[in-house]
Amino acid sequence: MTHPPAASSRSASAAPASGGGRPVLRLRGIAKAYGPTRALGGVDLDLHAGEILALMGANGAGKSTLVKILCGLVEPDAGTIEIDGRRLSISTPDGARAGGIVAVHQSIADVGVPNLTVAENLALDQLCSGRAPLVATRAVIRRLAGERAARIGLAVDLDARLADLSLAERQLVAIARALGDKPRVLLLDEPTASLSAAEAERLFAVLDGLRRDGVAIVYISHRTGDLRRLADRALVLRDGRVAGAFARPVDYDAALRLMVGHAVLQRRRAAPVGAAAPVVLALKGVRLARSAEPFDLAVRRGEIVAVTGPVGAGKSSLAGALFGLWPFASGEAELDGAPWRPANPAHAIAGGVFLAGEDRWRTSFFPASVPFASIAGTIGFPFLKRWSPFGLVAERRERAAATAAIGAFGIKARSARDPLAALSGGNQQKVVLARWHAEPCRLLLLDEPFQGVDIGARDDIIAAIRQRAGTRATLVFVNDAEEALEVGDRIVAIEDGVLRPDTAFPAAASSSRSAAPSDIRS
Ligand SMILES: Nc1ncnc2c1ncn2[C@@H]1O[C@H](COP(=O)(O)OP(=O)(O)OP(=O)(O)O)[C@@H](O)[C@H]1O
Repeated sequence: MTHPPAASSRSASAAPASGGGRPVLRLRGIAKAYGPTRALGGVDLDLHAGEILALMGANGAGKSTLVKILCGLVEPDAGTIEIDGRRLSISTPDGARAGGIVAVHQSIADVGVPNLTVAENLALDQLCSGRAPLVATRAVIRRLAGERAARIGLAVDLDARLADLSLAERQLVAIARALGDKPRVLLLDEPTASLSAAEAERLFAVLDGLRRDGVAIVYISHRTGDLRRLADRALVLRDGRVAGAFARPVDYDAALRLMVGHAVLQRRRAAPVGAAAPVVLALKGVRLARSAEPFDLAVRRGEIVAVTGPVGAGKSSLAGALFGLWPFASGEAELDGAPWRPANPAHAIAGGVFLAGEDRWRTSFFPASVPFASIAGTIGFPFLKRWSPFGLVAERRERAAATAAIGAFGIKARSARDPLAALSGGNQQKVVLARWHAEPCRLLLLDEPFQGVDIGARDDIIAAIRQRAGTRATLVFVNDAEEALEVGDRIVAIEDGVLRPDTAFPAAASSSRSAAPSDIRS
């Protein structure tokens, strides 16, 4: 494959522009293969105190594997790791932490202890390392947890069970827990994937502070806006190898071109849906919580409405109610003019309403307890009855649907039988979305569909959503305003459980990731 011309700031190594001094972290020749898949093919990297390195790469390029090696979750096949010039052999997360390396992982589903409280999770590392007072009373745990929570302004009930928090809240808890260790090297893998702009900005302020304190940070994100705001330089991985290094000021257009292999196109949106199109979904006097104000909403056939607002505003609550996970506190939904009160997700699916949930491990990869669930099995699971009334033909249909999805969504996998656990995070997310592409529906609900998908893949996903949009109504729930602008024909704000119809406006006729709020026509 040929690469685009190199940017002037690109060099063959990852040496920092500022040069000077011994790196805090030095990697040489890090390699890792999973069976026949080469995840990393010999990566070199130098990281200095007080700098933030953007680690970029398309889905499956090897970024998470590198992070997992550095924090002791995966053992490399070859290569050396040095901290402050000393060779480090990392075989466990405790070993990494002792060497001053901590990470916040992209897949946080299994991070933390779900049945413990937020406070207990936050204090866990100190309690286990013997750095806490001998008798850990509730008050001691709350104090230790309170210190960690305060560092990032975490506004979560410390007595809540971790399992009861939303994905975004658990992401914030994971970040607060990692930062509590005052690391030398901090690795962040998609830390803002489910955060709103305000929460992300709070995190960035904390990272600015850590940079001033000399912490070396590796930051992985598919949100280029985050990288522009934070990173001092960038390293692009491609197929497990360093494809280029960019010094400050980073030329992100060139870095993205190098990453996805072609220019990132400006997106063109479809013509607005006219008032003649029939209303598919009508919400009338709906309350998401008893104390909230009621609101109305109408979504027409062919329309893609992006619902955006901060974490906890009620987006997942609205999506779940329409999918039969729980009822509205009050009010009515109508689908194609008839009352819509699904008793459970199976009824919703049978009635032509599909949801891709925010937390893929909890809501989409079921049965999540099947560790080797394949791409085909995951895509076919909701349609088992429809596809195989006598239990015979499902496997063939599943495989055909999964093979089509692998092509349409560019899922990086060897076959439809690959287990989900062998896919990179972004590719797992594409499977979640591909599932709901396999059958026609009346109402499609997508909750944070772009988590962890690279910028090239996001184009493909938006194209796939648009391709079928004309036959159904679509609601996309996103924290990120730029993503709302990219995907929505119309944007509706949600705040404190209330959709604000008076703030509903058509999205701009065309937009790119750099679209500013002033681009929105009201
Ligand atoms: N446990 C595993 N078993 C088999 N293959 C794996 C496993 N984990 C990762 N891989 C493969 O290794 C390659 C690199 O994956 P990795 O998760 O490091 O990519 P990534 O750059 O972090 O992608 P993303 O942006 O989607 O998170 C991919 O081809 C992936 O399918």
